[in-house]
Amino acid sequence: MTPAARISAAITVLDQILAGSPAEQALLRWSRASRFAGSGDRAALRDLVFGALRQRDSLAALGGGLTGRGLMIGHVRQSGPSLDAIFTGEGHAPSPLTEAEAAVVPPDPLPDDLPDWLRPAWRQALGDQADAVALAMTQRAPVWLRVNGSRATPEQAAAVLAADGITVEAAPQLASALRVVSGDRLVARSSAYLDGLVELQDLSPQMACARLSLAPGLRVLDYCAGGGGKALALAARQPGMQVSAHDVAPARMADLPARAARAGAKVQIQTQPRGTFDLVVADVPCSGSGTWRRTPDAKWRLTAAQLSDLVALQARILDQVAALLAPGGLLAYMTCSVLEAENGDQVDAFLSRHPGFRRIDQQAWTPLTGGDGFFLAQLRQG
Ligand SMILES: C[S@@+](CC[C@H](N)C(=O)[O-])C[C@H]1O[C@@H](n2cnc3c(N)ncnc32)[C@H](O)[C@@H]1O
Repeated sequence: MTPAARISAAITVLDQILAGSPAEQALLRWSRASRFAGSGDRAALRDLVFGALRQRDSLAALGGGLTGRGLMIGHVRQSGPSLDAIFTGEGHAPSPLTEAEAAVVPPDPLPDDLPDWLRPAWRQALGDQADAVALAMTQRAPVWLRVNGSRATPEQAAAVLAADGITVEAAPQLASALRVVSGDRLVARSSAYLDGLVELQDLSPQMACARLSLAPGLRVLDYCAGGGGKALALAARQPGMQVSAHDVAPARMADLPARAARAGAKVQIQTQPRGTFDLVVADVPCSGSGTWRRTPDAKWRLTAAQLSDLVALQARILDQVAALLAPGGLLAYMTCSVLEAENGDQVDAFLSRHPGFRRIDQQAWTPLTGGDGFFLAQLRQG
């Protein structure tokens, strides 16, 4: 496909997303209907669509309207080449600009690409970093790997990745983390990944897991395990523990046994957690506001009502897990959100309902430190 044909395809897909279709579904529908497109075209289209959603409001302002066409005019105005080279109307290219489109005068400054209703909470949570974090959310997220220390050192993992065409660099923040510099689309097929030397995991949750004190024999429960990212990260750090995983929707843990086998880790699935635990990780469902670089359509779909439902669900989950802790046990509350309602305020409310717990550590990360927005509070019972 020519660059102009890719822009035409992005206009079609973006119009579907703006009409309410989830981004992944709209991209899949386009791929199925466009058998002529190669993997390079599909990847380029994905980049165009996700890039436009990250900067939805500023590109709409640059392009003269919140439509697929407006967003792509904004994108070409921002990044080039020239509008005349793309909007030619020839072949599969989009039609030439109208007089009104050509005469657009964008506002200065451009919009900050935050939903209006959320801006006050964003500013309250992030203070003088609010603008910088909003800007960071308009950029593509790096791909991070976690080196499985029981299989390889970071240097060994980097060498095996290099043989598969993937270049990585060490993270200054954490010895076991590698940032993918090139070849990110090859990771899931690489031998380093298939042999369990590395796992895909963002830097911030890796840093959160690294803050937890572990010891052989510890009974650990990952209560909202999903694909098991936290359970696997902890099992890799301290192989002598008894690690269990639970999720209210057990189907979400379907990949966990295969991931654990790849990593050589032992994780027991518990559909109904029994007994008590020394460490319970509650990586609760949240707005995902820390990960909007990866899921930019979620930024525009979230509503105030959904956020308050999530806050209520998080509080219920915290109350459930409080009962699963052994005396003196540790509750590690995690979200991939930057919003106070889901983070510090949620923990304050928990502590006022459960005076037997005390906060021993609290840490928040934003894209300004390299990974996604993420939050950890460690709450000790007794
Ligand atoms: C943020 S995701 C977890 C991601 C996962 N820990 C990982 O690292 O890949 C939240 C998970 O919580 C689960 N969940 C939602 N409500 C729950 C509840 N009441 N009890 C346990 N798990 C719940 C969801 O099914 C979802 O898989």
